[in-house]
Amino acid sequence: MEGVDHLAFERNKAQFDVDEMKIVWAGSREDFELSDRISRLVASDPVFRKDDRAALGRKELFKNTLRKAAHAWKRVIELRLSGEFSALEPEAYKLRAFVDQPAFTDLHWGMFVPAIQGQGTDEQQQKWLPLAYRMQIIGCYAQTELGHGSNVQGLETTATFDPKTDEFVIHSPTLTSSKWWPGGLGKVSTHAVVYARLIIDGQDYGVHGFIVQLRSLDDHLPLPGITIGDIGMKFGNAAYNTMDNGVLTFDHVRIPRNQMLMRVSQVTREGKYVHSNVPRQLVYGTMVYVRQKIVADASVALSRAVCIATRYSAVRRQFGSHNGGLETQVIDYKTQQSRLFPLLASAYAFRFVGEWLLWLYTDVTERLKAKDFSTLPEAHACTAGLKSLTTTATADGIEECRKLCGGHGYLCSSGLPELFAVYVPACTYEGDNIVLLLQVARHLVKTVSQLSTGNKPVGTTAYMARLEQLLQYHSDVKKAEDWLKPNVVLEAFEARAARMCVACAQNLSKFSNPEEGFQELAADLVEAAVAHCQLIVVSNVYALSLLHKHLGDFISTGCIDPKQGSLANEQLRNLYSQVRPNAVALVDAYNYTDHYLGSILGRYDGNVYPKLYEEAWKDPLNDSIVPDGFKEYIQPLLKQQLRNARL
Ligand SMILES: CCCCCCC/C=C/C(=O)SCCNC(=O)CCNC(=O)[C@H](O)C(C)(C)COP(=O)(O)OP(=O)(O)OC[C@H]1O[C@@H](n2cnc3c(N)ncnc32)[C@H](O)[C@@H]1OP(=O)(O)O
Ligand SMILES: Cc1cc2nc3c(=O)[nH]c(=O)nc-3n(C[C@H](O)[C@H](O)[C@H](O)COP(=O)(O)OP(=O)(O)OC[C@H]3O[C@@H](n4cnc5c(N)ncnc54)[C@H](O)[C@@H]3O)c2cc1C
Repeated sequence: MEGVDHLAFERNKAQFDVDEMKIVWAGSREDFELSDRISRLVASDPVFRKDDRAALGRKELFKNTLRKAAHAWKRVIELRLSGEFSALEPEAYKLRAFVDQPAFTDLHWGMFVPAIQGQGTDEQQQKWLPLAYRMQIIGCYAQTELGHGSNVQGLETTATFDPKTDEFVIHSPTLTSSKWWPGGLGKVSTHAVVYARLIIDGQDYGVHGFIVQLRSLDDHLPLPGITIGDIGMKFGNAAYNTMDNGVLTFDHVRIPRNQMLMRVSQVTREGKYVHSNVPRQLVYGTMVYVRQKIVADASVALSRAVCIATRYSAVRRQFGSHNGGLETQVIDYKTQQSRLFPLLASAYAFRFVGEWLLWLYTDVTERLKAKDFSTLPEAHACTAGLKSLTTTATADGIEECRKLCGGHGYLCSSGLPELFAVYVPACTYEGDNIVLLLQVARHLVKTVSQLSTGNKPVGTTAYMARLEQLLQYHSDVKKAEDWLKPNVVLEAFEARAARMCVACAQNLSKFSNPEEGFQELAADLVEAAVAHCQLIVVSNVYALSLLHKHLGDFISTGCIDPKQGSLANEQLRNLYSQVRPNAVALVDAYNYTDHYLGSILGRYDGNVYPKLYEEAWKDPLNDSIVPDGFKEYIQPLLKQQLRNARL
């Protein structure tokens, strides 16, 4: 029935104020009001319709993306969301987010602009940013090559300085040096920040960023020496295929010298390489910025899936009916709760961790401005590690939510297949998750090895200063409720992470060649890095389900004994019972519109079955009662069977 709230009985059970929780989730009343206003604005605009996406072919899908991006830009200007710089402001960012369709604009605003802001000199920023802010040029981030992604130092594209003309010559010397993957490159971008090896007078100075114009601003044709196109269909139907990930090769393309991004290092008119007194890793700054953003976005993707699965689990009933009464809501099954509620908790946990990481990132940015580089390794390790942890958990969590919705979860109209297909590359892009965890492991091993030299660990590794105590630690939990004390949980996580790191460091010391040891022990190092990153999450929020999931680590490192493990499990069950009456209200607090959720199973009103039934008839296959191809392929078969039967 239209207009009836089928989940009202669930909402009435809530034991907290949902409106207050909406503000907690949004960050502040102001943020809540902004999100609420912009999400409704997008939902009510027919151009931003998205329920037809699954049935569109690639070309239609892509054109539809261009139309939405152009319309979004028009709305930004009409609604005065835009002044000179305001396409970067929260309103415009939210508008793009609620349109919910990956597009070239993500890379323009998310990487091209930040690369110039972070690595360009003041002069370069003054020249390029106003053009980019007004979208008079559209840019992408061209780093990855066909043969090289994770290993940035292995990139092959060259930028050779020509002192005669005061230019760089950008060239792709091999097939494997073709730029491959950059979003927005394939069909849209007029410019790119291209990462290439700087060569001066035959000497290789390593990878640097260059602003390169790719297409004519008049007719959009590639400039001379440039070959460019889309790399082809990706996983999922609509999903990330709205994005023109591209391939690009250069044949001796010339750019003026002042288009090398020169905040970190410079090339003078005479061809002299000057490196400012700053760490060379600042060239990687855009990746650090985007990894932090990806962590903030993980809670959004996971909460969408959890919202769909929670509402549907309250609507769906299976078994347990007596005397013709109602069957049991599947959300009341303990197994459903033990799979769903930790994901609900994780979505909230990632929301708060995202806030904390933004604080850390802002802090390091301020310090960098004051030439204090001391917290850069910590910022790199935290952004890399949390990017890895949250995207892996979110991708797995979305898939689990699909399974939690049974068969209907597999329908595109559930919203879950597309959400998964769009989200899962986050485990790979902006740094493969394993490669990033190995970076965290290097940071941890270094921290442990420096303890003996009296170096005091800081930031998220500060707990290592209490190494002696953590190596002696054994949990004193005696009853299930003890696991409710945040300090008890935190200490167990600290001891487990410290012991796993120390074990790795000790095993590494047995190798005469440290690099060989690092390769050999990589799997253990990754596990130690995960334990450390989980500790960061736990120190920001409370997370007993993680302890249950990784019980093996806690018992094998001697932090807790099996009895204490089963007490943790008992306490978890108690917590699930406490969450149960609040579950629907906890996902309502995300304040997502039905448009944004894009899911019949997750509808706010819970009116699932009539809408699923209605939706099925909209499928193009149902345009005709007898399918195309009947006469050619089905009828002859049937006739043949008839003939055979007569024989
Ligand atoms: C919101 C926007 C929308 C998002 C859409 C997303 C679209 C996707 C875009 C992309 O994917 S862009 C391409 C992203 N590519 C990557 O992420 C590549 C991953 N690889 C790397 O980042 C690096 O190559 C590496 C794996 C970190 C290794 O780098 P390198 O070989 O140079 O370093 P090492 O020798 O291992 O380490 C040297 C030293 O530098 C430190 N370090 C490494 N990275 C950073 C960093 N980003 N910041 C600060 N410091 C860094 C590293 O820890 C080592 O330190 P020491 O041990 O020497 O102290
Ligand atoms: C949807 C999407 C969008 C993207 N957008 C952009 C973009 O806009 N701009 C851009 O420049 N790039 C972009 N990329 C590229 C992306 O950044 C790279 O794909 C990513 O960094 C991973 O690198 P790779 O592909 O080289 O993986 P590889 O490094 O080849 O990984 C393959 C396997 O090897 C393993 N491996 C690699 N090195 C090690 C190691 N040292 N130790 C142990 N295991 C290892 C990995 O864990 C993985 O299992 C995009 C990619 C995708 C999928």
